[in-house]
Amino acid sequence: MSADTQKKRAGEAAALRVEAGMTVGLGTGSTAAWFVKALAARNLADLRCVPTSEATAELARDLGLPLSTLEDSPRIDLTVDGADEVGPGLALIKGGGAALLREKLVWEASARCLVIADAAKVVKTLGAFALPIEVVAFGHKTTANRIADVLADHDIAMPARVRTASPQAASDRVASIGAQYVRTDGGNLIYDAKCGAIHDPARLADDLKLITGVVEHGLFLDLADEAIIGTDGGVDLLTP
Ligand SMILES: O=C[C@H](O)[C@H](O)[C@H](O)COP(=O)(O)O
Repeated sequence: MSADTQKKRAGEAAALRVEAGMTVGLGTGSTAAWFVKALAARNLADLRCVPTSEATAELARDLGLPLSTLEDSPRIDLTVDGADEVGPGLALIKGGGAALLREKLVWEASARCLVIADAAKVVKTLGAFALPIEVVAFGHKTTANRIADVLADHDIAMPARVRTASPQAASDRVASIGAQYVRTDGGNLIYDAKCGAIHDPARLADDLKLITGVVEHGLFLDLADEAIIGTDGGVDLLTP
C-alpha cells in the first residue's frame, strides 16, 4: 500500500474529530491536504479555519472552507497537521514544506493538536530527516556559522545547508537576494541540518532558539496531544 493511501486514511480519520462550530488549524503538506479535503467534504456548519501556509489557504479557499487568521481567531480548538518524523513522546520534526513558523504559531494557539502521518514517519530517534531551521535572510551565512557551532556542541558534525528551490520553482520566484533560495511565507530562508540522531531534542531546541537570526526550528516538542498514523490495515492512535 502506498504512503499516500496511508496519509489519506490518517487525514480522513482526523476530519471526523472536527465538530460544527469549531475553530480549526489547518496544517501544511501532503498529509494535511488530505485532511483539508476530507474536512471540506463534511460540510460542517460554522467552522473557522486558520491555515498555516499560503498553499493551505489556497486549497481551503478552493474547497469552500471558511478562512480566518490567527489575528482574528487567536484561540483555536483543534489543529491537525502532518509531520516529517514522529518520535517517542510525540516529539516531532516538522518543516519539510518550509511552513514550520506559521505552523508552530498556530499549534501553540491550539487547545488540542493532532498530528497525522503515514507509518514510515514513526521513528525511535529523531534526526534521520534533516532538521529545518528558519533563518532571517540578512546575515544568514553568519547565522549559519552559529548554527554549526551549536550542532557541533551536540556532536553533529555536518553544518546545516541552506535550502534551494528546484530550477522551476526558482524561476517563479522574485527575491531581492538569492532567488535560488527557498523562501518561507514570511520571506525567510530554511537551513536543513542533517543530524543523523538527535539525542537531546529539548536541549538542541533551546540552544537553536538562542541564536540571533534563527526565527524558529522544526522541533515540535510537548505540543502534539495525539497522532493518527495511517497504516496498511487502517489507522493507529498514538499518545505522548
Ligand atoms: O512545513 C511543512 C510541514 O511541517 C509538513 O506538515 C511536513 O513537512 C509533513 O509534510 P507531508 O505531509 O507532505 O509529509
